[in-house]
Amino acid sequence: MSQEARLGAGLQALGLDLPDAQRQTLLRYLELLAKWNRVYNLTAVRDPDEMLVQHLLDSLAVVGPLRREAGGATGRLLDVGSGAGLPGVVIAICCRELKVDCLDAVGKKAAFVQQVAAGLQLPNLRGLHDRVERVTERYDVVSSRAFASLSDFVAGSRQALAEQGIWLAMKGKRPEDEIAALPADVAVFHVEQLNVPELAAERCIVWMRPAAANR
Ligand SMILES: C[S@@+](CC[C@H](N)C(=O)[O-])C[C@H]1O[C@@H](n2cnc3c(N)ncnc32)[C@H](O)[C@@H]1O
Repeated sequence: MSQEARLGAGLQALGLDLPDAQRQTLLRYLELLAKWNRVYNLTAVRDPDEMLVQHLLDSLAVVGPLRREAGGATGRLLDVGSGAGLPGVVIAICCRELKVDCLDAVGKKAAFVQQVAAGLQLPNLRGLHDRVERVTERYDVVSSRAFASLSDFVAGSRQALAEQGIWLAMKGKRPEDEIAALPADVAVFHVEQLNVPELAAERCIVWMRPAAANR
């Protein structure tokens, strides 16, 4: 089956109705990732067919939940430790009303996301080169995938969360130990199981917010 057909089947399984232009943009992102990965070593996943599942479909699995939690997905999202833009670039392609900043401490990764934003004409996407602890702007949603423990993620990005903001942490199996280790002023308000098409592994989103906000 072609990548286009597999993407179509994956979107259907996820219940995501994306226009053809956005589907083509997702596939072009995958092409850029495969191309520049050979030069810049952006991700350990090298096979384009594996990239489709482990990067594209895996990231697409958060789009529906994000739209639901973030009021139609408007506002600003910071993707921490985004690497080659995962899941941030995929979110930016699917949610054009959301301004997405993909942050990484490694310059070549942030530069790649900048290149994607220009090449795929995504004015709502930026690649930022910095450490999360130094971010001073505020975001409605702060996300991460394969970045750090929940405790380190919230500790490092707390100052970047807007007053009513929420954290979205993509995880594999429900991380009971990490949830138990969270500080008392962080509330987990939902642990959401995900079914990633073609992926035989557990995935979930841990949704969190500052407990002090008392909402
Ligand atoms: C395992 S990679 C995950 C990349 C991507 N999110 C994904 O799922 O493919 C973790 C990334 O976090 C970045 N990183 C580590 N510490 C960081 C920090 N303090 N601030 C920003 N980025 C950081 C690393 O450079 C690396 O690209």
